Amino acid sequence: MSKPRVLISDALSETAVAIFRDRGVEVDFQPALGKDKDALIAAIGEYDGLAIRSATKVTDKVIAAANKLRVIGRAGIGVDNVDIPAATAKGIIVMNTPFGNSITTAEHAIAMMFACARQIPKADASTQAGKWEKSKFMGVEITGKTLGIIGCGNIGSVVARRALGLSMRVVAYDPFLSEDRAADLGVEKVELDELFRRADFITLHTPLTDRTRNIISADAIAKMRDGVRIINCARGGLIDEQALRDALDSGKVAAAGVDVFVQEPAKENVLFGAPNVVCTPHLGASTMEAQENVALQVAEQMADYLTTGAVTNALNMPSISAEEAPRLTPFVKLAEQLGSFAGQLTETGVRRVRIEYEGTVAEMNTKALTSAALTGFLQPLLQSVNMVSAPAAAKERGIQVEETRREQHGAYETYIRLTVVTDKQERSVAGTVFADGKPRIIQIKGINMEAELSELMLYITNNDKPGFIGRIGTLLGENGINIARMQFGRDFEGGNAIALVSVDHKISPELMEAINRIENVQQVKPLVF
Ligand SMILES: NC(=O)C1=CN([C@@H]2O[C@H](COP(=O)(O)OP(=O)(O)OC[C@H]3O[C@@H](n4cnc5c(N)ncnc54)[C@H](O)[C@@H]3O)[C@@H](O)[C@H]2O)C=CC1
Ligand SMILES: O=C(O)C(=O)COP(=O)(O)O
Repeated sequence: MSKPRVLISDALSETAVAIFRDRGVEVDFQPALGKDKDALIAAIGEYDGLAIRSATKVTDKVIAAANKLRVIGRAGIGVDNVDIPAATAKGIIVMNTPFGNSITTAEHAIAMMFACARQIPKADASTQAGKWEKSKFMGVEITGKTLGIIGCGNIGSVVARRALGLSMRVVAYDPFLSEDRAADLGVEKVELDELFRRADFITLHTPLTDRTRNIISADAIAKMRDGVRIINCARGGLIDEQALRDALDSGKVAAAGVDVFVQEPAKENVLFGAPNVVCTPHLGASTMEAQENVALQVAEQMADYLTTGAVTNALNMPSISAEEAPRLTPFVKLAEQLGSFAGQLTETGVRRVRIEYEGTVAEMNTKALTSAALTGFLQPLLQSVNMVSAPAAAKERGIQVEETRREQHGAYETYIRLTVVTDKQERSVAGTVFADGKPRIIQIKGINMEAELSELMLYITNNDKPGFIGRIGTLLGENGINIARMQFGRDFEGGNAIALVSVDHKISPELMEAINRIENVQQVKPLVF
């Protein structure tokens, strides 16, 4: 098999290149390519993986051209430059490195706070210009001042600890911050308006979402203390830049430290030239240490996924650790085969798919297994669906997915049962993995039978009457179709029976009709695995 290929289209540390190569992944290091959207679209079709920072915009157009792509790895935290729904729909995993640059970014926010408190950049420029304007640059202390943190996750928490160490008071607004966590950190959890009312300094550490866009608006600024100082090392778009400019001009906001902008690269911006604004070009994560961390981590994660199927820190797929990947693989195959079996037999409107896990499999990563089962189930309907896109594709089609897990009850140490509920009926199929690692079907529609699935099969339901087996054998034989295996099951003598026939050749529609006409046959379907 040829090696997977990864494109690095952003300025990652070269550590990533070495790790990809060490792990058996081919890599093209083109750190400027991400800034040229047409060149990226032209190139992307060749690659299984794309490693990026914030300069590469992975739009729906890039994804549409990415015909081989399986993973996008963000060497950093924010993924607002990736169209995740488009990636998910195409079955591409999006992963990030959620901790590698948090300390570095928190330190930049603290540096910005000092820069704003003491006007360091301006004082530097004036001094080096030979002006010695000592009286012009009067600053403020930060000791005893109140810092308002908006978004108290990984980075916000590091900022909080540093600020407390600097003898500040810290209040935080974050709807997902628990009282316990706030108490552990030593911060006071408050509502947003209270934060605006009390804070001398405000620092932003939320992702950019529909809820956080323009969280610092003209209205918000009006609620703040006169002379407040605002720091944004999270994302452009959290602040209404024009409103901040007006407030800096009027003196309502005494200073602002801005690392991120609505439009990046920010070659022009309404904030440039405002009084007491300190700007940096999205440097939050730019330290030697952080860049080594994120490059190493993203390369390891992407290489693991491309070579072993292990999934870490994916935003659109449950994690599968490198340790569990080998144990999970036969069950992924089983779940996919059960899904495919049910999917090929389902013709009418599907309402619900129920997946039961019993015994040891119930303790495995059932989220991943459910994704595999849905993949198999949807594959007969949709051309390209995989474990990343299947849950979203099922949801889009209004298919409810139920998952239950329980300890071993019956004869099998472990099994998975998949039930499809359609407008007309319920049909279930169950299977297990034996010690040989091969998946087996153990029950269809409540009828016990043990069968391996092979590439070409016939699924036949019939009345349990003498003569059927002889007739089907003869008919297939007369038509030159070799039977590799044949398994039977029935509910009771003379009741409903099922036959699963593995054949070596494809069966023509005419022969299907002939089988259908055999006495006592209820239905026959070709299956492909
Ligand atoms: N300037 C730079 O170079 C860097 C910027 N960042 C940015 O920093 C931001 C935060 O990163 P992390 O702390 O790692 O993320 P995180 O996910 O650990 O924390 C984000 C916090 O924001 C909170 N939050 C979400 N919606 C909110 C809302 N409406 N109001 C208040 N809080 C809300 C969440 O509950 C969470 O606790 C991200 O946007 C990331 O892109 C990250 C690294 C470098
Ligand atoms: O990790 C993040 O969210 C960042 O914003 C860092 O961006 P960068 O990798 O420096 O382009």
